[in-house]
Formats: sequence, C-alpha cells, structure tokens
Amino acid sequence: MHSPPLPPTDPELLAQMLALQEASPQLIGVFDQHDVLRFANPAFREAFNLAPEAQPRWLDMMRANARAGRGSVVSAPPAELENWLAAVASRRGKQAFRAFEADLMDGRWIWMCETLLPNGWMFCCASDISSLKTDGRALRLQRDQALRAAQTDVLTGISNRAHVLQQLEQQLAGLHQPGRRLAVILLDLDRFKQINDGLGHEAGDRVLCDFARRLQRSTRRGDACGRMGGEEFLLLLADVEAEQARAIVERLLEQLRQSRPLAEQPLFRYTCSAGLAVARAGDSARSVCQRADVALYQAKAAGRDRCVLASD
Ligand SMILES: Nc1nc2c(ncn2[C@@H]2O[C@H](COP(=O)(O)OP(=O)(O)OP(=O)(O)O)[C@@H](O)[C@H]2O)c(=O)[nH]1
Repeated sequence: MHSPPLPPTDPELLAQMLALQEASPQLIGVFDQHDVLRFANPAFREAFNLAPEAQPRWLDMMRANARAGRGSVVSAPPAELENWLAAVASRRGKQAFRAFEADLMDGRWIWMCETLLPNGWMFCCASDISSLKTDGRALRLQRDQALRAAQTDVLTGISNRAHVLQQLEQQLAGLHQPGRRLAVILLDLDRFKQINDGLGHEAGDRVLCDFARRLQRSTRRGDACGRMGGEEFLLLLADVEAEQARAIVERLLEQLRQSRPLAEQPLFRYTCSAGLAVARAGDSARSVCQRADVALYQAKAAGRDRCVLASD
C-alpha cells in the first residue's frame, strides 16, 4: 500500500523539492499573472541569461536576451524585434496548457510546456531534446508553423480574426462562473483610407503594425486581442468593470495620439475610435460584437478619436 502524500508544508519534502529543482537540468520558471518571473531554477536562469535574484517581466527578459544573442532564437531581423515580440506575446498564456519546440541561441533545442492557472500564474518547464533523433523534426516544425500561421495575422503578427473570435467564444463560455466579466471592444483606425492614399499602402501597413503592437501591450494575461480585418481590431478585457475597461481603452487612445510611427514623416500622427460592450450571460460572439459595433459607429459619428460605451 502507498502511504498518503506528505503535506506540502512538510519541511523535509520542501527541502528535497528545492534541492531537486536546483539540481535538475530541466528549465523551470514560474511567472505571475503580470508575467513577472517569480521563480526560476539555475538551469532556467542559465538559459535565459538571468542573475540569481533577477525577476524580470517576460517581455523584458525576451527583449534583453534577443539583444544579447542569448535565450530563444528570434525568427525575425533586429528591426522587426518588437513586432516579433508582440506576435509571440499574443499567443502566450491563452491556454490552460500548451507545449511546443523552441531553439535556443546556444544551439540547444527544447520542448517547453506551459501550464496556466485560472488566476494567471504560469508554470514553465522545458527539457533539452537536442539529442533526440532529428527524424521528423522538420515535419514537426512545419506543423507548428502551420498551426501558428492559422492563428496569426500575416501583417501585424498578432492573432487573426479566427483566433481572437475563438478566444471570445472561450471567454463567453466561462462567464457563468461567479465574478467573471468580459469587456469586448471593437477598434477602428480613423480615416485610414486618407493615410493610404496620402502616404502609400506601405506606410499604412507600418501604421497598422504600430497600432497592433500598442494594442498587444495594453493586454494582460487573461486578455486577448486580434485583427478582425483591414483597419479593425478586437480587444477582450477579462474581469474588469465597464469603467475600468473604458479607462484602459482611453489610455491606449492617448498613447496613439503621442505615437509618431513613420520616421520619414515625423509629424504624422493617427487616432482610432472604439466601441465598448460588456458581455452578458447568454451573449454570443455575434450579439456582443454587434453591440460593440453600434457603439463604434457612434464613436465615429461623434467625431472619432474616442471610446463609446454601448448602452444597454
Ligand atoms: N495599408 C493597408 N491598408 C488596408 C489594409 N486593409 C485595409 N486597408 C485599407 O483601409 C481603408 C479603410 O477605409 P474606410 O473603410 O473607408 O475607413 P476610414 O478611411 O478608416 O474611415 P473611418 O473608419 O470612417 O474613420 C481602405 O482604404 C482599405 O484599402 C492593409 O492591410 N494595409
């Protein structure tokens, strides 16, 4: 017969677990709901070039590693780093569990598993699989790339329409749990046709990328965002009241007013309008998006560069 497991407060068990993670070649890291690294074992710290006490945000850790040529391989040129980070961040922490292969700059090849709690804390554990037979690796990488491509907007790198709507369905399905809330915001860049017509399609594309990056940065772990098509985007803010959601959107709109995304046109600036609807129990993706769309139309009609809250 097995003896019952020791309680987690057992000092000897804790001491052994600490010694084990310390000795383990597996990369172990724990991130909190704000994506701040709260724990990492020596193998994780070595792979991601971290001092023993460092507790960086995941994004800062990735950025610093990319610049230092350490950590994960960045599959984008240096000038595209921020877009690449936004794309990777848009897929991070959206599922209860995910596993994927990744290359490290030191030549190692790892199998990373991420487990997410409903409260946003994440356990990351990676094994070195460099010594596994490379047979089938190309096929697996192609499959991973195809899966990513199916979820990603080609221009901006953030989630595409299908993926963000899938996340909306998931969030709506969870709304029956007590205390859960969801704000659904449709955002549309203002007078975007004029930008294209006046400065060219390529400049328009760079504005869209600037917007997507800022939008992605305004999301937290449980949130999501994606490009619905053209110059329209969807933002999902989990567990916030309408007024908190509005404040987050207002902050984003202010950042856009300050942004000067075109180096050759230093005075160029752009704005965006937003329609915000709070999801109700029983809402479908279509019904809540319709309310957000009506509010977005009102924001445009009222002069643009503003957020309108859908009325009940
Ligand atoms: N550069 C670029 N332009 C795009 C893309 N997708 C759609 N567009 C353009 O976005 C423009 C959208 O114009 P409209 O729908 O008239 O809206 P608007 O000019 O933003 O006006 P309001 O929404 O009323 O403020 C069109 O000119 C499209 O061609 C894209 O991927 N890249």
